[in-house]
Amino acid sequence: MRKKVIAGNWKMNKVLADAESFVEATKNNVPSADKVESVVCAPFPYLHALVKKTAGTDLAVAAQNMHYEESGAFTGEVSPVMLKDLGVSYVVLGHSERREYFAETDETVNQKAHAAFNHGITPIVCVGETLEQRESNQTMDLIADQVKKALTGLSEDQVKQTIIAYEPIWAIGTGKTATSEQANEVCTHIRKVVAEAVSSDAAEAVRIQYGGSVKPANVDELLAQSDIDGALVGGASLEADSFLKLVEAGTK
Ligand SMILES: O=C[C@H](O)COP(=O)(O)O
Repeated sequence: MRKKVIAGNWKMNKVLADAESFVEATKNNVPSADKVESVVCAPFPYLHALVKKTAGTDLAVAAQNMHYEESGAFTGEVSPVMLKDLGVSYVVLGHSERREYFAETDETVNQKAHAAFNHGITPIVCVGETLEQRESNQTMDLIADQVKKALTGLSEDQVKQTIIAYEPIWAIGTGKTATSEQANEVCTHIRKVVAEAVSSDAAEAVRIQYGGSVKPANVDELLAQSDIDGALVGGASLEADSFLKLVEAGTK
């Protein structure tokens, strides 16, 4: 049985005081990390403070992006060495907003996945199709391509540790959740792609989250699906009460 991982992606929201009070309200109230991994994906400026505040608790901290180089002339970027130095444990890679607005590609996602593992950071690799792609029946081929490219060159053991987040772009921030059957169908497909590209053991171990308008009211049904091992949540992760309900759902 794969342990669920529930990650709240704050995106570009909150000022430091809000971020700190969220963490104060949740860090001692999330379930044990033995039962579910509870993660907040915070903006870069807050990572240092939040990692310090959550030390010794079951709440983990993630970055929302990083560069793949360790250091150098990359103005405005943050490296895996910096994240590791701060104690960040996860990093979101290839979120559709990064792909759409910041020219993230399957190739850079793959470079970043390697860089994350090289520095002991767990990657949460996002994949997903647009509404147009879904309506023209490209979803399965597109997702297979994104998954294979993101995982290229990783060892079987690294693939087992990777978290893949399936986020249909048409369901992000729109209030339109994929039905649990639609979400599971793609997550099952992702597992099959991993089995073919890597191994059946890797496919059995890899954790696949669903993301796109997840909220306390629909999380149970989504997490009850055979191939959904967690959720990557935007809007409904911004309030502590809602986040706590979501992580609690991950224990069932
Ligand atoms: O990273 C999270 C996703 O983009 C989902 O966002 P949402 O829950 O606001 O739809």
